[in-house]
Amino acid sequence: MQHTMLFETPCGDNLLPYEGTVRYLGAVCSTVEADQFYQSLMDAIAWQHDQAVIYGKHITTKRKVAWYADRPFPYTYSRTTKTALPWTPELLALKQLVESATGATFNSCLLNLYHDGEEGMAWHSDAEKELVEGAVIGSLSFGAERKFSFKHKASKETVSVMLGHGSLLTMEGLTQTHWLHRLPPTKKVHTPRINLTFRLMRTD
Ligand SMILES: O=C(O)CCC(=O)C(=O)O
Ligand SMILES: [Fe+2]
Repeated sequence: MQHTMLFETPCGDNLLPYEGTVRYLGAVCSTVEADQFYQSLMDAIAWQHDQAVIYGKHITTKRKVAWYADRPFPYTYSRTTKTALPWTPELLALKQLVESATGATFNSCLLNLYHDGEEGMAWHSDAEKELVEGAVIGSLSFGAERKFSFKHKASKETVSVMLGHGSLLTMEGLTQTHWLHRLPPTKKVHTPRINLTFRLMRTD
């Protein structure tokens, strides 16, 4: 049976000038709902300091992370391996929200908690071998508004966007191949931000 696809196609314009697609869809829930999601994620997620190996050194980041998925997938990045926890009802609700807003499907979610503007994330691509190449990544933000930046690997051209409370951004297609992204640290923000990136892991 055919049905009309309402809200199922990303409507934000592509922010990238070439070799990738990034869409900022803005708020996908009301401020009141966003406040509730922020508080319950803060309270109920199994937040842990991230362990990483950078230039051969073991470090513990101030930023906290958590990793949830359909199955206990192992996931390696920054040369450390984590095992996914099972979805909480709230994460499943957010996954469905992002799926209906994007028309994509996801089987995992990486969460980041930045306590204030001094915490950020350095330039990188989400191009781990466990991820389905080119699949949509849906990035939900709650709490403090923060700047998010892209830099083309060859031309070094940069593009930035502000990510608001309850907002959704997508990265698709060639974005991870040709562009880096980062969350720059800032002295202007003194409150926390929670980010959820919904992803599609390879299951083969
Ligand atoms: O905090 C963000 O908005 C981005 C996080 C990110 O790039 C990642 O988890 O790979
Ligand atoms: Fe990323």
